[in-house]
Amino acid sequence: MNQSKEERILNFVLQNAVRGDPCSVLEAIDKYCSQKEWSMNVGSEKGLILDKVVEEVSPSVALELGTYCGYSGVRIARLLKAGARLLTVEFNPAFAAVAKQVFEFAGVQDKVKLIEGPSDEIIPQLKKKYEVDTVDFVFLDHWKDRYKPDTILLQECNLLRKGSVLLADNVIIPGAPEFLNYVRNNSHFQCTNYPAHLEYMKASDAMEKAVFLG
Ligand SMILES: Cc1ccc(Cc2cc(O)c(O)c(C(=O)NC/C=C/[C@H]3O[C@@H](n4cnc5c(N)ncnc54)[C@H](O)[C@@H]3O)c2)cc1
Ligand SMILES: [Mg+2]
Repeated sequence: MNQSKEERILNFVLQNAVRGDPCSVLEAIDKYCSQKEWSMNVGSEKGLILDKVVEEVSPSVALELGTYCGYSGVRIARLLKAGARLLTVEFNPAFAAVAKQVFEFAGVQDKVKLIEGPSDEIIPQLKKKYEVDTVDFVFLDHWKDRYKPDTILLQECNLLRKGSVLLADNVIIPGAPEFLNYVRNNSHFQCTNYPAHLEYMKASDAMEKAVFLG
């Protein structure tokens, strides 16, 4: 049975990165996906925007929707202060298995809780089952038509507090028009757009930051 693209990415990391060195893992994935096989990791250009926002927020509890191979999870976890944690949600078991190994190789597994399941099922469980009070930072990078419903669900579950920061990938390509409309025309959110490019490509993309005002 031949390997999946995600398994090829994992093998490239295992053979080319340095165990326990998160930056080398990010470099290996970016190298493989820019030179061998394109893949939907946030990438290094938008990754720097992600880094900046995570450092600004310095979250105690971060949430990621759409783990995929774990690239952005490593990006976020490597910047977390002592005692802070990242909860990352992935419903594809094959992708979750790859991400788990990527987190372990990068040495960030103690800061990351990978939760397998669909976001609409997991979000309502965060308070009781995962002992979350509120989330300080949310990275949205899953199916783009889930950005808006999950943002509403986070509010309904009282998981956002005054100052909670949402950062959404791909608001141009593939695009998340309903989400953009929702947060930009909602007095409870203060929005900022960060123009960039689609990972490993020349096409324009952007990230949107939406700060919850309570
Ligand atoms: C036309 C076209 C195609 C692709 C691109 C390029 C491009 C560039 C990008 O940066 C992209 O993020 C994407 C993109 O489609 N991302 C979707 C990412 C999903 C991951 O999240 C998982 N997941 C999806 N919904 C859920 C959910 N509810 N609960 C839990 N996990 C979920 C999936 O299992 C995947 O692990 C695409 C540009 C244009
Ligand atoms: Mg993306």
